[in-house]
Amino acid sequence: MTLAILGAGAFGTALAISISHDRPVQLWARDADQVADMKAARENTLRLPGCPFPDDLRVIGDLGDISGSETVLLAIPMQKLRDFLTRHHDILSGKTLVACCKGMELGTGVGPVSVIRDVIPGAEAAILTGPSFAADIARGLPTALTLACGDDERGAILQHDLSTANLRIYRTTDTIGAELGGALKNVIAIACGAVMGAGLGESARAALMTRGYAEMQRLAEYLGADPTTLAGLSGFGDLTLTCTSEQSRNYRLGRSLGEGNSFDAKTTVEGAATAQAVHDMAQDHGLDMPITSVVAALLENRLDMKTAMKRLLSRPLKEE
Ligand SMILES: NC(=O)c1ccc[n+]([C@@H]2O[C@H](COP(=O)([O-])OP(=O)(O)OC[C@H]3O[C@@H](n4cnc5c(N)ncnc54)[C@H](O)[C@@H]3O)[C@@H](O)[C@H]2O)c1
Ligand SMILES: O=P(O)(O)OC[C@H](O)CO
Repeated sequence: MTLAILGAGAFGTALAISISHDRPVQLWARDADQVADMKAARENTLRLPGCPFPDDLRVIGDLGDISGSETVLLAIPMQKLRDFLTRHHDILSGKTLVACCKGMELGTGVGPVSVIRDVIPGAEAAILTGPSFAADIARGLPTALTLACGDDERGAILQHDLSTANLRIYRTTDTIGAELGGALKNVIAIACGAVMGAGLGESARAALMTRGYAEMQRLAEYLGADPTTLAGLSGFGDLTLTCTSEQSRNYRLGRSLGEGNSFDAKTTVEGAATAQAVHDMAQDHGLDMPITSVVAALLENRLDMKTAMKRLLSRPLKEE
Protein backbone atom coordinates (compact mmCIF):
# COMPACT_ATOMS: atom_id res chain seq x y z
CA MET A 1 0.00 0.00 0.00
CA THR A 2 1.38 3.40 -0.98
CA LEU A 3 0.84 6.19 1.50
CA ALA A 4 0.51 9.82 0.48
CA ILE A 5 1.65 12.71 2.67
CA LEU A 6 0.44 16.15 1.62
CA GLY A 7 2.57 19.06 2.81
CA ALA A 8 6.35 18.95 2.68
CA GLY A 9 7.03 21.04 5.75
CA ALA A 10 9.21 19.77 8.57
CA PHE A 11 6.61 17.35 9.95
CA GLY A 12 5.30 15.91 6.68
CA THR A 13 8.86 15.34 5.52
CA ALA A 14 9.91 13.70 8.80
CA LEU A 15 6.96 11.29 8.68
CA ALA A 16 7.69 10.51 5.04
CA ILE A 17 11.33 9.70 5.85
CA SER A 18 10.43 7.50 8.80
CA ILE A 19 7.58 5.56 7.17
CA SER A 20 9.31 5.10 3.80
CA HIS A 21 11.90 2.86 5.47
CA ASP A 22 9.02 0.33 5.63
CA ARG A 23 6.67 1.12 2.74
CA PRO A 24 6.46 3.39 -0.34
CA VAL A 25 5.50 6.97 0.45
CA GLN A 26 4.54 9.83 -1.87
CA LEU A 27 5.42 13.26 -0.45
CA TRP A 28 3.50 16.11 -2.11
CA ALA A 29 4.59 19.76 -2.04
CA ARG A 30 2.59 22.61 -3.56
CA ASP A 31 5.59 24.61 -4.68
CA ALA A 32 7.12 23.46 -8.00
CA ASP A 33 10.57 24.80 -7.15
CA GLN A 34 10.59 22.92 -3.86
CA VAL A 35 9.50 19.74 -5.65
CA ALA A 36 12.37 20.10 -8.12
CA ASP A 37 14.84 20.86 -5.33
CA MET A 38 13.79 17.85 -3.25
CA LYS A 39 13.93 15.56 -6.28
CA ALA A 40 17.46 16.72 -7.10
CA ALA A 41 18.87 16.90 -3.57
CA ARG A 42 16.93 13.89 -2.15
CA GLU A 43 16.37 15.89 1.00
CA ASN A 44 14.19 18.82 2.07
CA THR A 45 16.83 21.52 2.22
CA LEU A 46 14.19 24.17 3.01
CA ARG A 47 12.44 22.64 6.04
CA LEU A 48 14.48 19.66 7.21
CA PRO A 49 18.06 19.92 5.99
CA GLY A 50 20.53 17.13 6.63
CA CYS A 51 17.95 14.30 6.60
CA PRO A 52 18.39 12.21 3.43
CA PHE A 53 15.37 10.60 1.75
CA PRO A 54 15.16 6.78 1.67
CA ASP A 55 14.76 5.20 -1.79
CA ASP A 56 11.04 4.50 -1.29
CA LEU A 57 10.19 8.18 -0.73
CA ARG A 58 8.83 9.64 -3.97
CA VAL A 59 8.45 13.41 -4.26
CA ILE A 60 5.41 14.54 -6.25
CA GLY A 61 4.00 17.91 -7.31
CA ASP A 62 0.83 16.67 -8.99
CA LEU A 63 -2.03 15.72 -6.65
CA GLY A 64 -3.46 13.50 -9.38
CA ASP A 65 -0.64 11.06 -8.55
CA ILE A 66 -2.22 10.14 -5.22
CA SER A 67 -5.29 8.51 -6.76
CA GLY A 68 -3.97 5.02 -5.85
CA SER A 69 -3.31 5.91 -2.19
CA GLU A 70 -6.13 4.95 0.15
CA THR A 71 -4.58 6.67 3.16
CA VAL A 72 -3.53 10.32 3.02
CA LEU A 73 -1.73 12.22 5.77
CA LEU A 74 -2.45 15.97 5.86
CA ALA A 75 0.63 17.80 7.16
CA ILE A 76 -0.35 21.39 6.44
CA PRO A 77 -1.04 24.08 9.06
CA MET A 78 -4.42 24.03 10.83
CA GLN A 79 -5.67 27.40 9.61
CA LYS A 80 -5.07 26.35 5.96
CA LEU A 81 -6.83 23.00 6.22
CA ARG A 82 -10.43 23.93 5.35
CA ASP A 83 -9.46 25.83 2.22
CA PHE A 84 -7.10 23.05 1.14
CA LEU A 85 -9.75 20.33 1.58
CA THR A 86 -12.37 22.41 -0.20
CA ARG A 87 -10.11 22.95 -3.21
CA HIS A 88 -9.15 19.29 -3.44
CA HIS A 89 -12.45 17.78 -2.35
CA ASP A 90 -12.93 15.42 -5.27
CA ILE A 91 -9.54 13.76 -5.17
CA LEU A 92 -9.69 13.30 -1.37
CA SER A 93 -13.25 12.02 -1.11
CA GLY A 94 -13.52 8.33 -0.20
CA LYS A 95 -10.01 8.18 1.31
CA THR A 96 -8.87 7.87 4.91
CA LEU A 97 -7.59 11.34 5.81
CA VAL A 98 -5.24 11.61 8.79
CA ALA A 99 -4.77 15.13 10.12
CA CYS A 100 -1.21 15.77 11.28
CA CYS A 101 -1.76 19.36 12.35
CA LYS A 102 -2.37 20.71 15.85
CA GLY A 103 -4.80 23.52 16.47
CA MET A 104 -8.36 24.80 16.62
CA GLU A 105 -9.84 26.71 13.73
CA LEU A 106 -10.40 30.45 13.99
CA GLY A 107 -14.06 31.32 13.53
CA THR A 108 -15.45 27.85 14.32
CA GLY A 109 -13.29 26.77 17.28
CA VAL A 110 -13.20 23.17 16.02
CA GLY A 111 -10.22 20.91 15.41
CA PRO A 112 -8.91 19.23 12.24
CA VAL A 113 -11.00 16.04 12.46
CA SER A 114 -14.18 18.10 12.63
CA VAL A 115 -13.01 20.19 9.68
CA ILE A 116 -12.35 17.06 7.60
CA ARG A 117 -15.76 15.59 8.48
CA ASP A 118 -17.42 18.87 7.65
CA VAL A 119 -15.75 19.46 4.28
CA ILE A 120 -15.38 15.84 3.07
CA PRO A 121 -18.10 13.74 4.69
CA GLY A 122 -17.25 10.93 2.27
CA ALA A 123 -13.81 10.45 3.89
CA GLU A 124 -12.82 8.62 7.08
CA ALA A 125 -11.19 11.20 9.39
CA ALA A 126 -8.41 10.53 11.89
CA ILE A 127 -5.64 12.45 13.66
CA LEU A 128 -2.00 11.63 14.38
CA THR A 129 -0.66 13.69 17.27
CA GLY A 130 1.59 13.56 20.32
CA PRO A 131 5.03 14.58 21.57
CA SER A 132 7.41 14.60 18.63
CA PHE A 133 9.80 16.97 16.96
CA ALA A 134 10.20 16.53 13.22
CA ALA A 135 13.99 16.46 13.51
CA ASP A 136 13.83 13.63 16.08
CA ILE A 137 11.52 11.52 13.91
CA ALA A 138 13.62 12.09 10.79
CA ARG A 139 16.80 11.09 12.64
CA GLY A 140 15.16 7.83 13.70
CA LEU A 141 15.05 8.67 17.40
CA PRO A 142 12.36 6.81 19.39
CA THR A 143 8.99 8.57 19.36
CA ALA A 144 5.49 7.64 20.53
CA LEU A 145 2.32 9.16 19.08
CA THR A 146 -1.45 8.85 19.41
CA LEU A 147 -3.63 7.88 16.46
CA ALA A 148 -7.28 8.77 17.04
CA CYS A 149 -9.96 7.45 14.70
CA GLY A 150 -13.69 7.21 15.43
CA ASP A 151 -13.83 3.84 13.64
CA ASP A 152 -11.68 1.55 15.78
CA GLU A 153 -11.27 -1.09 13.08
CA ARG A 154 -9.87 1.52 10.68
CA GLY A 155 -7.81 2.97 13.55
CA ALA A 156 -6.18 -0.41 14.17
CA ILE A 157 -5.20 -0.66 10.49
CA LEU A 158 -3.72 2.85 10.57
CA GLN A 159 -1.89 2.08 13.81
CA HIS A 160 -0.26 -0.91 12.14
CA ASP A 161 0.47 0.81 8.82
CA LEU A 162 2.02 3.96 10.30
CA SER A 163 4.14 2.37 13.05
CA THR A 164 7.82 1.87 12.37
CA ALA A 165 10.73 0.54 14.39
CA ASN A 166 11.21 3.98 15.97
CA LEU A 167 7.69 5.40 15.72
CA ARG A 168 5.41 3.71 18.24
CA ILE A 169 1.73 4.47 17.77
CA TYR A 170 -0.98 4.11 20.40
CA ARG A 171 -4.62 4.37 19.39
CA THR A 172 -7.91 5.71 20.68
CA THR A 173 -11.36 6.48 19.30
CA ASP A 174 -11.48 9.79 21.22
CA THR A 175 -10.79 12.20 18.37
CA ILE A 176 -11.96 15.28 20.32
CA GLY A 177 -9.59 14.55 23.22
CA ALA A 178 -6.66 14.01 20.84
CA GLU A 179 -7.43 17.20 18.92
CA LEU A 180 -7.73 19.27 22.09
CA GLY A 181 -4.54 18.00 23.71
CA GLY A 182 -2.40 18.83 20.68
CA ALA A 183 -4.03 22.21 20.17
CA LEU A 184 -4.10 23.50 23.74
CA LYS A 185 -0.60 22.43 24.76
CA ASN A 186 0.76 24.90 22.21
CA VAL A 187 -1.05 27.77 23.92
CA ILE A 188 0.31 26.77 27.33
CA ALA A 189 3.79 26.44 25.79
CA ILE A 190 3.61 30.07 24.61
CA ALA A 191 2.73 31.09 28.18
CA CYS A 192 5.58 29.00 29.61
CA GLY A 193 8.04 30.47 27.11
CA ALA A 194 6.93 33.96 28.12
CA VAL A 195 7.44 33.21 31.80
CA MET A 196 10.91 31.84 31.14
CA GLY A 197 11.78 34.71 28.79
CA ALA A 198 10.73 37.19 31.44
CA GLY A 199 13.13 35.49 33.86
CA LEU A 200 10.48 34.29 36.30
CA GLY A 201 12.07 30.87 36.73
CA GLU A 202 11.36 27.17 36.45
CA SER A 203 9.13 26.96 39.51
CA ALA A 204 6.79 29.48 37.91
CA ARG A 205 6.82 27.45 34.69
CA ALA A 206 5.93 24.26 36.57
CA ALA A 207 2.99 26.07 38.18
CA LEU A 208 1.82 27.32 34.80
CA MET A 209 2.12 23.90 33.17
CA THR A 210 0.07 22.36 35.95
CA ARG A 211 -2.64 25.02 35.90
CA GLY A 212 -2.53 24.90 32.10
CA TYR A 213 -3.18 21.17 32.24
CA ALA A 214 -6.17 21.82 34.52
CA GLU A 215 -7.43 24.33 31.95
CA MET A 216 -7.02 21.76 29.16
CA GLN A 217 -8.95 19.17 31.18
CA ARG A 218 -11.73 21.66 31.92
CA LEU A 219 -12.39 22.41 28.25
CA ALA A 220 -11.96 18.77 27.26
CA GLU A 221 -14.54 17.65 29.82
CA TYR A 222 -16.96 20.35 28.68
CA LEU A 223 -16.61 19.21 25.05
CA GLY A 224 -17.13 15.55 25.93
CA ALA A 225 -13.56 14.26 25.62
CA ASP A 226 -12.28 11.37 27.72
CA PRO A 227 -10.00 12.71 30.52
CA THR A 228 -7.65 9.75 30.05
CA THR A 229 -6.90 10.93 26.52
CA LEU A 230 -5.74 14.26 27.92
CA ALA A 231 -3.56 12.37 30.43
CA GLY A 232 -1.87 10.50 27.59
CA LEU A 233 0.68 11.25 24.88
CA SER A 234 -1.50 13.72 22.96
CA GLY A 235 -2.20 15.83 26.05
CA PHE A 236 0.10 15.59 29.05
CA GLY A 237 2.91 14.06 26.98
CA ASP A 238 2.96 16.81 24.39
CA LEU A 239 2.43 19.51 27.02
CA THR A 240 5.56 18.34 28.81
CA LEU A 241 7.68 18.29 25.64
CA THR A 242 6.50 21.59 24.23
CA CYS A 243 6.65 23.61 27.45
CA THR A 244 10.21 22.55 28.23
CA SER A 245 12.08 22.44 24.92
CA GLU A 246 13.88 25.13 22.99
CA GLN A 247 13.11 23.05 19.88
CA SER A 248 9.46 24.11 20.14
CA ARG A 249 8.43 27.07 18.00
CA ASN A 250 5.50 27.81 20.30
CA TYR A 251 7.80 27.91 23.31
CA ARG A 252 10.31 30.08 21.43
CA LEU A 253 7.60 32.56 20.39
CA GLY A 254 6.59 32.85 24.06
CA ARG A 255 10.19 33.28 25.13
CA SER A 256 10.64 36.11 22.60
CA LEU A 257 7.57 37.83 24.00
CA GLY A 258 8.94 37.47 27.53
CA GLU A 259 12.31 38.87 26.48
CA GLY A 260 10.72 41.69 24.50
CA ASN A 261 12.28 40.46 21.24
CA SER A 262 10.67 40.10 17.82
CA PHE A 263 9.88 36.70 16.27
CA ASP A 264 9.92 35.62 12.61
CA ALA A 265 6.27 35.95 11.52
CA LYS A 266 6.74 33.32 8.79
CA THR A 267 7.39 30.54 11.32
CA THR A 268 4.53 28.08 11.80
CA VAL A 269 3.31 28.69 15.37
CA GLU A 270 -0.06 26.98 15.71
CA GLY A 271 -0.68 28.13 19.28
CA ALA A 272 -1.11 31.78 18.26
CA ALA A 273 -4.30 31.39 16.22
CA THR A 274 -5.47 28.60 18.51
CA ALA A 275 -5.26 30.88 21.56
CA GLN A 276 -7.64 33.29 19.86
CA ALA A 277 -9.95 30.52 18.59
CA VAL A 278 -10.20 28.91 22.03
CA HIS A 279 -10.58 32.25 23.81
CA ASP A 280 -13.52 33.13 21.52
CA MET A 281 -15.12 29.71 21.95
CA ALA A 282 -14.68 29.80 25.75
CA GLN A 283 -16.34 33.21 25.90
CA ASP A 284 -19.28 31.97 23.82
CA HIS A 285 -19.75 29.07 26.23
CA GLY A 286 -19.07 31.03 29.44
CA LEU A 287 -15.97 28.95 30.26
CA ASP A 288 -13.07 30.13 32.42
CA MET A 289 -9.82 29.75 30.39
CA PRO A 290 -7.55 32.32 32.09
CA ILE A 291 -4.19 31.25 30.66
CA THR A 292 -5.53 30.98 27.10
CA SER A 293 -7.17 34.40 27.41
CA VAL A 294 -3.95 36.02 28.64
CA VAL A 295 -1.94 34.46 25.79
CA ALA A 296 -4.51 35.64 23.22
CA ALA A 297 -4.45 39.18 24.67
CA LEU A 298 -0.65 39.24 24.79
CA LEU A 299 -0.34 38.18 21.16
CA GLU A 300 -2.84 40.81 20.09
CA ASN A 301 -1.07 43.53 22.09
CA ARG A 302 -4.18 44.01 24.20
CA LEU A 303 -2.04 43.33 27.28
CA ASP A 304 1.53 44.31 28.10
CA MET A 305 3.99 41.72 29.33
CA LYS A 306 4.11 42.96 32.92
CA THR A 307 0.33 42.87 33.36
CA ALA A 308 0.15 39.52 31.56
CA MET A 309 2.70 37.95 33.92
CA LYS A 310 0.87 39.36 36.92
CA ARG A 311 -2.41 37.90 35.69
CA LEU A 312 -0.87 34.52 34.92
CA LEU A 313 0.77 34.16 38.29
CA SER A 314 -1.59 35.90 40.70
CA ARG A 315 -4.92 34.20 40.22
CA PRO A 316 -7.37 34.20 43.15
CA LEU A 317 -6.56 31.69 45.88
CA LYS A 318 -8.78 28.63 45.59
CA GLU A 319 -8.86 24.88 46.03
CA GLU A 320 -6.66 22.91 43.65
N1 LIG B 1 7.59 20.44 13.11
C1 LIG B 1 7.29 19.59 14.10
O1 LIG B 1 8.16 19.19 14.89
C2 LIG B 1 5.86 19.09 14.26
C3 LIG B 1 5.63 17.99 15.08
C4 LIG B 1 4.33 17.54 15.25
C5 LIG B 1 3.28 18.18 14.62
N2 LIG B 1 3.54 19.25 13.83
C6 LIG B 1 2.39 19.90 13.20
O2 LIG B 1 2.47 19.76 11.80
C7 LIG B 1 1.82 20.85 11.17
C8 LIG B 1 2.74 21.41 10.10
O3 LIG B 1 3.89 21.88 10.77
P1 LIG B 1 5.32 21.87 10.12
O4 LIG B 1 6.31 21.84 11.22
O5 LIG B 1 5.46 20.85 9.08
O6 LIG B 1 5.34 23.34 9.49
P2 LIG B 1 6.28 23.94 8.37
O7 LIG B 1 6.21 25.39 8.53
O8 LIG B 1 7.61 23.27 8.41
O9 LIG B 1 5.57 23.50 7.01
C9 LIG B 1 4.27 23.84 6.67
C10 LIG B 1 4.04 23.30 5.27
O10 LIG B 1 2.68 23.52 4.90
C11 LIG B 1 2.66 24.00 3.57
N3 LIG B 1 1.47 24.78 3.36
C12 LIG B 1 1.14 25.93 4.00
N4 LIG B 1 -0.04 26.37 3.54
C13 LIG B 1 -0.46 25.49 2.62
C14 LIG B 1 -1.59 25.41 1.78
N5 LIG B 1 -2.53 26.34 1.81
N6 LIG B 1 -1.69 24.37 0.94
C15 LIG B 1 -0.74 23.42 0.90
N7 LIG B 1 0.38 23.43 1.67
C16 LIG B 1 0.51 24.46 2.52
C17 LIG B 1 3.93 24.83 3.42
O11 LIG B 1 4.30 24.94 2.07
C18 LIG B 1 4.92 24.01 4.22
O12 LIG B 1 5.53 23.04 3.42
C19 LIG B 1 1.50 21.86 12.28
O13 LIG B 1 0.15 21.78 12.63
C20 LIG B 1 2.36 21.41 13.44
O14 LIG B 1 1.78 21.70 14.70
C21 LIG B 1 4.80 19.72 13.62
O1 LIG C 1 7.57 23.37 17.29
P1 LIG C 1 6.19 23.27 17.86
O2 LIG C 1 5.98 24.18 19.02
O3 LIG C 1 5.14 23.41 16.79
O4 LIG C 1 6.03 21.80 18.47
C1 LIG C 1 6.20 20.70 17.63
C2 LIG C 1 5.40 19.52 18.14
O5 LIG C 1 4.03 19.84 18.20
C3 LIG C 1 5.86 18.98 19.47
O6 LIG C 1 5.15 17.81 19.76
